[in-house]
This record gives sequence, C-alpha cells and structure tokens, in this order.
Amino acid sequence: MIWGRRALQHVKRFKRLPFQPEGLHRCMSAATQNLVVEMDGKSGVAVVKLNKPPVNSFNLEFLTEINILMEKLENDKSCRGLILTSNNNKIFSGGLDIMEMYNPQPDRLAEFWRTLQGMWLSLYGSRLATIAAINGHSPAGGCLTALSCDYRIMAPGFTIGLNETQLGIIPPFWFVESMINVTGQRQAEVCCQKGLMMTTEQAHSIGLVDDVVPGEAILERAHNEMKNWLKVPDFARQLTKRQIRKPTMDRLIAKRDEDIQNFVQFITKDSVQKAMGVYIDQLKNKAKK
Ligand SMILES: CCCCC/C=C\C/C=C\C=C\CC(=O)SCCNC(=O)CCNC(=O)[C@H](O)C(C)(C)COP(=O)(O)OP(=O)(O)OC[C@H]1O[C@@H](n2cnc3c(N)ncnc32)[C@H](O)[C@@H]1OP(=O)(O)O
Repeated sequence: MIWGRRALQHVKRFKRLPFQPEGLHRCMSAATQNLVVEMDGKSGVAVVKLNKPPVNSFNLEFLTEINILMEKLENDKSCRGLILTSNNNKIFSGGLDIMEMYNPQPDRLAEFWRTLQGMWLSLYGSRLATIAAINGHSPAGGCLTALSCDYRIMAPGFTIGLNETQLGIIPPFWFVESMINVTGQRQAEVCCQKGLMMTTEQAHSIGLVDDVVPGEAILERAHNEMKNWLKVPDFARQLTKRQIRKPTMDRLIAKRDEDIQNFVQFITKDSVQKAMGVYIDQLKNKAKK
C-alpha cells in the first residue's frame, strides 16, 4: 500500500492507540477514533462498526483509520471474517465526505482519492470473508463499500445505490465494475446511468442485496451467514475470490495515478465546484428544516 505524507502522520498517531487485535482469543472490543471493533477470538470474526457522526461520511482521516484497521485484521492470523456495519441504526454511510471535494487543496484531494482507492483495494481484495450488515441508508461511497464485501444483508426502510450521476458526477470505472460484478451488466447499466437510489426491496430484487432482515436481527443473521462462509477452507475460498476479483483490481492498480489525475481534474473544474456548492447548500438547508 502506498501512503501519502499526511496519511503517514495519521498512521503514527493511530499506532499509539490501544487497539491490538493480534493474537486475541477471547471476545474483546476496542475503539479507535471512528470505529468500534468487536473481535471474537474463538470464531475469528471481527465486527467493525462505522462510528463517525453524523453520517459516517468518509474523509481522509476516516479512510486512513479504516485502512490501518484492515491491515491489522489482514495480518492477524486468528481473524477469518469481518462483519461491517454502522453504529448508527439509520445510516450505514453517507458516502464520501463532500467537504473533501469542495474548495479542495489539490494535494489533499489527490491523497484523499488514493486513500479511497486503498480502502477499496484492501476490502475488495481481502483474504477475510466479508459481510456488510447494512443497517441504514447507503448512498454512493457507502454503496461502494457494501459492494466490496462478499455478501450483503440490508434492513428494510432504507435506500442504497451509486447515485453519482444524479449529482453530476461520473462514477469511476472501479465503482461501476463493482456494481457489474454483483448485479450483472444490464442492471448495472440502468442503475449507474440513472444514479438510482433503490429501496432495500428494489436492491434485493436486482441482486445488489442478498438478504433482507429487520434491523434488530441483522447482526445475528450476519453471524449465522458468516458461519456458512467459514465452513469453506480459507485457502480455497481466498484463492477463488482472488481469481474472480483480480482482473478488476488489476485494472485499478495499473491506472491508479491516471485515476487520481482524472478525479482531481474533474473535481476542481469551476462547473463541478459550483454544482457541489449548490448541493452542499441543499443538504445543509434540508438538515435545518
Ligand atoms: C472520467 C472522469 C471520471 C472522474 C471521476 C470523477 C468523480 C468521481 C467523484 C466522486 C465520487 C463520489 C462518491 C460519493 O460518495 S459523493 C457523496 C454522495 N453522498 C451523498 O450524496 C449523501 C448525501 N446525504 C444524504 O443523502 C443524507 O444526508 C443521508 C441519507 C446520508 C442522511 O440523511 P439524514 O436526514 O439522516 O441527515 P442529514 O440531515 O441529511 O445530514 C446530517 C448532516 O450530515 C451532513 N452530510 C450528509 N451527507 C454528507 C456527506 N456525504 N458528506 C459530508 N456531510 C454530509 C449534512 O450536511 C448534515 O450536516 P449539518 O447540516 O448537520 O452540518
């Protein structure tokens, strides 16, 4: 993984925090700044709860925190599975932090995007069995995060989708491929072009979500499903996953710098900044009402 200077500063700070999952053999919980981690040493399953109020939006620091945690879990031989959920029972994640993209410093903007690429690469390519327990709304980057897992369980009454085009943004190819790889080409064409935010039931009907379970039962269901995934020998499951996901990951790895350049060029356009300003005003005004 390639880290920028600012991210490295954050890593040093983070490393002093108490969370150390390696070698744990009992049920244990730990918290970093914006993540709650419950590690069951017996089953080898870590439950990670996104915990960044108000909407678990991903800024550079939060993405860095997630990347460091992923690295720790990947390196912890006792860890076999990851359940990703939210500590907020209404919002899984509001997606990327829009403030990172408004009036940005180009260096930070580039680092932000590289760190997001890093998060996607580590989650999409994880050796762990990964289940998203989507217990709230999950637009854009929130949907991408769920798409990066092996299995998705969602509570009814919420919405999910890659809605970038609705905001005048072109979803990058690795967002779109993540959707294609889960729902198939035709469904991905429709929902990515239209920027559809789908209800839980609509998402289930196109295969974006595998299972629908009431919010209060979602974690229990995720643990039960995890048992099924962990019945398969890890090595066979991991290499099969790698075989299937490698072409998509390789495309991003080969074009990582180009993808960052495209993003920075696009976001810093006057027209995009203007549209972003209007969108932020709408969000803030809606919140005030
Ligand atoms: C070929 C060239 C290609 C180049 C590639 C180019 C571009 C790709 C670029 C970008 C890709 C982006 C992907 C994204 O993820 S963009 C983010 C999309 N997310 C959204 O649009 C979500 C917006 N938010 C909501 O819909 C709702 O807030 C939500 C359903 C999440 C929650 O609703 P609720 O009613 O509970 O809460 P609110 O009152 O709306 O919000 C509370 C509070 O939070 C702030 N906020 C909400 N979302 C975000 C966000 N994503 N980032 C930052 N802040 C957010 C909101 O403004 C309120 O703040 P405040 O008024 O209380 O201060």
